[in-house]
This record gives sequence, structure tokens and C-alpha cells, in this order.
Amino acid sequence: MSTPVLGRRVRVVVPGSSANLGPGFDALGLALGLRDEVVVEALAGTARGGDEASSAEVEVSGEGSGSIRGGEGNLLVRSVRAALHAAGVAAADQPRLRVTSRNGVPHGRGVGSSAAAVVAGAAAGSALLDEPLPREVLLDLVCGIEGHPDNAAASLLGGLTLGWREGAHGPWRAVRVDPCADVVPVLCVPDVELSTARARAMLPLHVTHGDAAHTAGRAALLVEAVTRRPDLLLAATEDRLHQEQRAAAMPASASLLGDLRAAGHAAVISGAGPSVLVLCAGDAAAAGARALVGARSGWLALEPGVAREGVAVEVLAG
Ligand SMILES: Nc1ncnc2c1ncn2[C@@H]1O[C@H](COP(=O)(O)OP(=O)(O)OP(=O)(O)O)[C@@H](O)[C@H]1O
Ligand SMILES: N[C@@H](CCO)C(=O)O
Repeated sequence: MSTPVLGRRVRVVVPGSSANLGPGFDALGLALGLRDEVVVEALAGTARGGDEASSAEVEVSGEGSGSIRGGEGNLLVRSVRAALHAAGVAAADQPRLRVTSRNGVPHGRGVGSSAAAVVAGAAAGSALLDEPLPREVLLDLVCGIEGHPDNAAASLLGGLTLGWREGAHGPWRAVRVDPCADVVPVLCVPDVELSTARARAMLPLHVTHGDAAHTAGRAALLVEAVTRRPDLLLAATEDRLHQEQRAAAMPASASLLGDLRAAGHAAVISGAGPSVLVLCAGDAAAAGARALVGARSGWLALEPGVAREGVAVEVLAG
């Protein structure tokens, strides 16, 4: 059994991501160049018996700093503890933690802030151990906490990820592929938030066979379009499973999406929204998309780039 090294301090840098990319609902993720930086230290003394605040000290700056809860309920802390638990360290034997996080991934905007936090916490927890968790265990753990593999796999592995589960209850798996250099993501972020839980509650329980067949074809085409044939991006990003079904919760995003697609841009709702992601074939197309978005108030158009590497972990001390 591996054990946490008391006094060890680790630094983790993790990218946010855009899930779904249109037809790849709950399966595809693209890591983006927006990042959180997290430092976690295993302090002397166990978490047992102490109050919440003293068993996990949390300091947050940047995105979400006004709203994120501290103590044992913090998502980063829970994810560190989940990694220690996966290594066989019982709750009563887990150390007190000090966590400092500087967040660059916007919250509740559909760019995978919760998955980035889960990956950062779990990767940090693993690095606190004398024997870190194998990569496939970490992948299964973070996808299980999130409940789907799209954002979590992208934050862990970088690039474009294709995630799935073995059987109904088996381990989560993912493969990473390299997006072609000509694909330039433009991320359109509105000044409103939408929680993933609320957006998921809007989805129907059943879809038609025709929509399922359409989705399979477009999702397969999308991998070819992102990796080798950006000229196919507009057709490959057509969705029938979730975007229209959630439009009532994000009318401004649905309107921007429609206008961008009518102008020939491969626009999709980023994750559960409300951000809109445009997959542009080259810099000129990206400039065109940004100009269209810039004409609207309440929107910020970013060009974060693709994060080709996933989470990075460094041991600072101990
Ligand atoms: N760095 C963080 N530290 C602690 N909690 C976080 C952090 N990042 C996100 N969270 C938690 O996750 C919530 C946002 O999760 P939610 O799933 O609603 O949106 P998202 O992950 O940003 O978007 P999406 O899943 O659609 O890409 C925040 O309100 C906060 O509770
Ligand atoms: N695939 C997820 C991504 C957000 O977590 C959804 O669209 O609900």
C-alpha cells in the first residue's frame, strides 16, 4: 500500500476544456489553453477529529474566488482525498491538507472548471503518495467523480480525447489524439453562468433511432475533421441530441450559435453551455468569427489555443 509523504508539497497546472463539440455528447473533449494552478501540501497530523477548516485549509484566487467553499467540502480537497482513498489510505489516516489555487478557468461557463478541479486534486493527491497511482487508475477515478469522461479526460491527457466506459459499470477509458494545427478554437464567453446540473436536467430520456444514427455518423466524421480535414468541420459539428433541447436555458447562446453557423462557422455549445465554441479552419476564419462575436454586447471572444499537454505535476518539496 502506498502512503502519503508528510511535508510533501506539489504543484499542479491543469487545462480547462470544451466537451461534446456538437455530436460527441459525453464522449469528446478538447483541452483548451485556460489553466488553473494548484499547490497542495500534506501537513503533519491526520484530518481525523479536527474541524473541517483545520483539516483542510483552502485559499483561492482568480475565477470563483468569491463563491468556492473551503474545508473538506471543497472539490479540490475532495478529489485529493479520493486519490488517497483509491491508493488504500483510510480516511482516518489521511493527512491535514493546505491547498492554494489560482484559477484561470471560468466557472459555470461550459469550459470544464469542475473537471479541471477534480483532475488537479486527484493528480495532486496521487503525487503526495510515495507510489503515485497508475495513469489508468487516475483516469477512471476522475471520470467516475465527474460522471462522464469528456472534460475530465481532456484535462488529464490534453489534446482531443475520446472517452468511453467498459460495459455498464466497468472502468472509464480514453484515448488522446492530436488536433491538426490548422484548427483554431475561438471561445465565446457570455457574462452569465449556467450550472451543468441544470442543463443536464433539460435533456430528454429517449431519442429517436434516426437522431442516434445521425449522431454516430457526425461524431465519427468529427474526429477526422479535427485531426486531418478541417474543411469538414461545419458538417461534422451538427448536433441533434442536446443543443436545441437546452436552448431555452441559454437563448443568447442559441442565437449566437445560429448566426455563426449560418455564416459558415463550425460553432457548437461548449460543454453544457452557455459558452459557444467555434472550431475555425485557420487564422482568417478565426478573425471572421471573432468579428461576428465582437459586434454583440455581453460576450467576450477568446483564442485560448489547444492545450496539447494535459495536467502537469511537479514536486516542490518533500
Ligand atoms: N477550482 C475549483 N475549486 C473548487 N471548486 C470548483 C473549482 N472549479 C469548479 N468548482 C466547482 O464546480 C462548479 C462549476 O461546475 P459546473 O459543472 O456547473 O460548470 P463547469 O464545470 O464550469 O462547466 P461544464 O461542466 O459545462 O464544462 C463551481 O460552481 C464550483 O462549485
Ligand atoms: N457532456 C456534458 C459536459 C458538461 O459537464 C454535458 O453536456 O452535460
